[in-house]
Amino acid sequence: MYTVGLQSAADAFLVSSLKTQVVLALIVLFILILFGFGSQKDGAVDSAAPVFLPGSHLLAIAPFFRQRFEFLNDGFRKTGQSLFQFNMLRETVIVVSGESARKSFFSNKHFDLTEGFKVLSGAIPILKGVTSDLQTKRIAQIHKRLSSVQRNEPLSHLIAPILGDCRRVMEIWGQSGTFDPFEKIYELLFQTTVRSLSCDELADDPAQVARLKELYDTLDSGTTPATVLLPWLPGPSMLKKLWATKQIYDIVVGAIDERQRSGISKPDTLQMLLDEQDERLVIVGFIMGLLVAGARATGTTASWLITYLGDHECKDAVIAEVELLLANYASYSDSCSLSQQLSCIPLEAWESETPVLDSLIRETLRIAQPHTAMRRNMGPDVTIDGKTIPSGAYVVYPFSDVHLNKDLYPDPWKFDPSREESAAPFGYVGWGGGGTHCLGQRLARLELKLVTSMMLLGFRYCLVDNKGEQLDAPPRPNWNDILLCRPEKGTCFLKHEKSVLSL
Ligand code: HEM
Repeated sequence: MYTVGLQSAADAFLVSSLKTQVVLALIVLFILILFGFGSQKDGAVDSAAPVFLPGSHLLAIAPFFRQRFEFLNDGFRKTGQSLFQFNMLRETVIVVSGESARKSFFSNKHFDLTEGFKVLSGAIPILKGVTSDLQTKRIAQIHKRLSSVQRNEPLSHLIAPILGDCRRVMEIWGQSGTFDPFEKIYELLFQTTVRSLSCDELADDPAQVARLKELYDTLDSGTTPATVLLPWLPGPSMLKKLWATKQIYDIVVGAIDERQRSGISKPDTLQMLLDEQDERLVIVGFIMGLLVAGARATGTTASWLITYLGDHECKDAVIAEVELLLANYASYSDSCSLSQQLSCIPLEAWESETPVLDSLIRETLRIAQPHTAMRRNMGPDVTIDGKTIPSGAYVVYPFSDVHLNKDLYPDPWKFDPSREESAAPFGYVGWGGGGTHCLGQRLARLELKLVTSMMLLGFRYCLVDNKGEQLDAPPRPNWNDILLCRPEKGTCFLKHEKSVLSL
């Protein structure tokens, strides 16, 4: 009821009073800027406090949401320090870098990921009774279920359906052609993530999957400085986000209701959640929340991994690795398609007999995962590099500090899968570090390996520009694009041709 009301309110608002609300939003924003809610607090300079970013008023920190990589690099440059702070309305945000900061950041058990992410990311609007309760009470339960989905048996059962999705989506690409990997590979990973984390009814319906993807894209594009800084202000972007969240909620709840009404049990993740008799909010939260976490990160990684392979000598080594698995595990027959043959390879072999794929994933995460880790200090004041991180402050650590650090990774923009992880403390954090590790890693790695194998054995491809001319080198990941790291649109395409194997 609440959410239906919300939609009517949002619709009515959009139609009738957009102008009024925009004017109101502008007035409030103006007052906030004028009275300096985002600026440095007055008073004596505290030498133990991290230096303030010069001019840190609301407008100056807007690039934190839009051009984050540049904003943070600029901050370090302007302050000349390894730690600096700025205010986000009344909150203190401290950006840290360097080895000792990294150690403290990842090992301090009072630095809370959920609290930090909730406020600073602005990814999902907090809907009372829908996402607000989820954020606090039920997250542990969702994480527990995520680990159940990744036990050997359920994960093994996902191999054939994921490969089936690859086949269906890749068949649409045709015998030959050109496509943007940052659209098409991302779409494919969205499909396999819906398959892995929700139910067959949704995953089997391409229109619903496309609709869900569109709605999640709306959530992303609707994240503006205003929606994060002034989440209570019903500006147009916030309404768009609320509306998209409500639509996603309806699709997910519709699928759950349908399954329960039908009384038919299916071997998928939704069924596992229902069989555990979890409360509905946990099931809804599992699907809604993890689809975002899962699809974006795996989609970004797969798009870049496949793009890099378009231009890399180790493509042959990957093909040889997968062919060896096929020779060892698949019952070879001409009538079997590639996806059927790959589905004969057991989970253990995908996990322990693919060193080349592992090195590719490792290097792709280093170079093209533009993550900024966010925490809130829920414990007492802490000192990092002689500077105080007060209790309650937000702390952010950009992964570029370690992964693009030329002392740890010489020539950091070069994609080189033969690199080892740096031996420095927390010298590689592609899947997290210290007390916080990716809880979907096992599933993500499996998806990446299956999709890459289908791509490399199912197609021959190279990188071309918008005129179809072969590119000399892959594009550089754009770390300012905080979710997908995409290069400038229209600069890189995959030109592909089907191999002789049927998909
Ligand atoms: C290539 C794909 C992925 C990458 C590179 C990745 C990376 C990461 C990283 C670096 C973190 C730690 C973040 C931090 O310290 O701030 C993290 C956390 C997390 N990831 Fe992933 N992830 C991926 C896929 C997934 C998938 C598919 C799921 C779910 C199905 C998932 C669920 C989570 C969750 C729930 C956390 C939070 C852990 C916590 O609260 O302690 N991830 N991931």
